[in-house]
Amino acid sequence: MPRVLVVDDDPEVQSTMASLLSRQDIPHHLAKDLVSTKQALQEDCFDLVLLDVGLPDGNGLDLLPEIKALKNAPEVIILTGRGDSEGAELAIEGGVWDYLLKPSPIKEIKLSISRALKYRQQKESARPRALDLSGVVGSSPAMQSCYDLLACAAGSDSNILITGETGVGKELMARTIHANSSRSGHPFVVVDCAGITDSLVESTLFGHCRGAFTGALADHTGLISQAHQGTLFLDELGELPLLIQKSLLRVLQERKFRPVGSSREQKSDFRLMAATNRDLEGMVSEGTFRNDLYFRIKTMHMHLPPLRDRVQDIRPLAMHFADELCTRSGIASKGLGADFLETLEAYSWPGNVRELCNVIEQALVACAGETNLYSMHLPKEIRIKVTRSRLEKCPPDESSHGTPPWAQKGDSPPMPDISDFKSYKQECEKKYLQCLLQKYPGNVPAILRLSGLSRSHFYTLLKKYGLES
Ligand SMILES: Nc1ncnc2c1ncn2[C@@H]1O[C@H](COP(=O)(O)OP(=O)(O)OP(=O)(O)O)[C@@H](O)[C@H]1O
Repeated sequence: MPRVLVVDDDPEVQSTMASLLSRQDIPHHLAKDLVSTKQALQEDCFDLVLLDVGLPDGNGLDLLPEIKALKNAPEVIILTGRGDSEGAELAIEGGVWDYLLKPSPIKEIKLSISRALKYRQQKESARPRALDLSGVVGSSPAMQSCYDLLACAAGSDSNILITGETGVGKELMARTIHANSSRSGHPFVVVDCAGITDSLVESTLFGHCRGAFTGALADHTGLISQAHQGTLFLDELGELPLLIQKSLLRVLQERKFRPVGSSREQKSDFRLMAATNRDLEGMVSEGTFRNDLYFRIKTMHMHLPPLRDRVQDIRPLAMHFADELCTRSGIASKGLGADFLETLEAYSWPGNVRELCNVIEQALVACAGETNLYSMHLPKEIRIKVTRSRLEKCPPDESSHGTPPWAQKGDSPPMPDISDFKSYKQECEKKYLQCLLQKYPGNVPAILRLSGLSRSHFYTLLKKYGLES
């Protein structure tokens, strides 16, 4: 939401401007002289300043250079009863948006304000930004489009709905938008819509006064109030009961609420984000989600694709989690074997990135003191599923099944010198393994399929002969 600072010493002008801005739901602050204006500019960020010229402690125009020197300087509209052409020229040279004379028709003031704010919004969204994507991994084309939208969302204050399957990174994305937005210095407040109970919903969201109900022993600040100037994130929005949707809609429309047991309404200036893995549009057609709430929340929409549709992100994510978990446990980083990464890439990840993170953690536990993670360290269910799907896609080659690799045409290695039986057997074993590795470089599942060796036996042999898969 844009923020406006009204600077005028005339109480009548202040109240007219306050009611004009309130009617448009624009948060504003009133100042009556140069001192209180300077203080407000130091403490808060504004998008527009409505500036009077004749103030009790000096000339409003003297503030212009200071305002324009501010980081992300607000637009300025001069609203003065002391119009003179020299002052107007000075103001325009100082970069003001408009110069209006009092009394100007309300319609004209309103139009000037809305044009200045629109210009401001366009300027904000056009500004190139260096995004801070720390902690977000993935550079697949699908994620690149999400980052483009993230940049737009970070530069605006519009409501945003983030959809996608469970564990795909919706909350992480919402936090990243917040961290890159102008509200980053203020709280990011999560409302878990699935966990909120009917009886406590009002108190959780709006807060309550001491004695409002049995057990209300002290005043309690609700989540909406906590999100003031920051972001309110409605997680699992699709789980919100219809009844609660209605009370929430009013808060979203008016940014006003009344704590339970209080006679006074309070305001909260928050940016709204919401996430769901449900099909809200379908729920609207079924009548289980309010149409008006859906449209209010979906001003911007980001859909995060499931992990199986961005296989290229699996490796960097796996490496990121392995490194992060090793650092957290104070152990040296592990190498990730080619077969390990191939199995990860071949799996369908119904639980998406969260499941991948958990699986890497399990693999680290399973590998104990070893320096590398191999497919054998992955949970059995995943290996079975991957093997099954590979077999379904590519049935074993019947023509070569059971035939030793060196016995196949053109593959014969030179015969080793005859020695004692044990050494001869070992020579053969080693050659056999070398043939397998040559035929299926890095493809351990194919080697196991052809050789009939168990994974542990295969790795024991590799170790014995100093070979690498
Ligand atoms: N691109 C990513 N890079 C790094 N970590 C990620 C990424 N996406 C998700 N994660 C991590 O995966 C886990 C799940 O992410 P998150 O909670 O944001 O998912 P979600 O879609 O909100 O899940 P749910 O639908 O269950 O609420 C978190 O630990 C998050 O940090």
